[in-house]
Amino acid sequence: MIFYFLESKYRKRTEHYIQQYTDYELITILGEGSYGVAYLLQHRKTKEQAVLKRLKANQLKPTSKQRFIQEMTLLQELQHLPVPKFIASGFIGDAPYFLMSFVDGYTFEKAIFEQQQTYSINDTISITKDLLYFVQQLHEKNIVHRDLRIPNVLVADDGLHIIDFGLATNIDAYFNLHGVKNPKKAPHPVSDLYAVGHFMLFLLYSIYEPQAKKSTTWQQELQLPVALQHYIERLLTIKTPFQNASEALQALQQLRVYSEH
Ligand SMILES: Nc1ncnc2c1ncn2[C@@H]1O[C@H](COP(=O)(O)OP(=O)(O)OP(=O)(O)O)[C@@H](O)[C@H]1O
Repeated sequence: MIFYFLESKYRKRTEHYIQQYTDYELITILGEGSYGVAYLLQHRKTKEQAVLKRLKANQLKPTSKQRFIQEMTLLQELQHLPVPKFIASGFIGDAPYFLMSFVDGYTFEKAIFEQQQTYSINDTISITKDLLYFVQQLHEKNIVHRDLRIPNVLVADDGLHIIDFGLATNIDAYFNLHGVKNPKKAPHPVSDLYAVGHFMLFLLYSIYEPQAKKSTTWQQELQLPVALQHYIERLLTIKTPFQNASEALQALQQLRVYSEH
């Protein structure tokens, strides 16, 4: 309850801050997660849009602040990649924030669940190649994103953009994958490859028509060409995992699927 009041106080404070101390107008709240709030702003003169991301009031403990600052630092290190452009940072009261460019596009979550967009096998493969190309470059910088979910991958006119580096971290070269059942949070390349596997399944399920007979697994439901199923199983570590993103990308480039849904 106390955090509810604190957060509403921070909302007002943020609105006041934007009005008084920035060159932007507040347009709307774009999204709110468990740890941050993203505001859409518009520059008063240039009319360019930007996003202000602020740490939420219930997350003002040192560990969350540190994570937030790390997210911002990583974003600045990755400016050569298709990520939002870093503009500025500061504090609103005790809450750190940063300002970044607005990606004028839509997330895959929105495309699939709100716009009912469908993705064929070929579409999925082509989009995944772009995503893996990004992942490959990210891993070359020794960073894993660890949250490559459909709400964090956006499509704009100039291609894919990746947001939300809140869980990103440096790759731990000594991390032992042995015995790790769910590699989602591993500080290891396999974490992003695993997420790419799930990303592909979300796209492929967009063309799935539920059958009367109850199926149990995605393999049974989707009935994908064998090579593609095998490929996704490797991403999901059900079969021998790929060593790294380059190997996964190369394998996808060589993948031949003969049946098209
Ligand atoms: N630079 C941006 N351009 C366009 N939209 C953005 C941008 N940054 C954030 N958004 C939108 O705001 C939403 C929330 O942003 P973000 O995922 O960074 O916040 P979060 O608090 O970390 O959320 P979560 O806890 O759900 O991961 C995103 O899903 C996206 O729709």
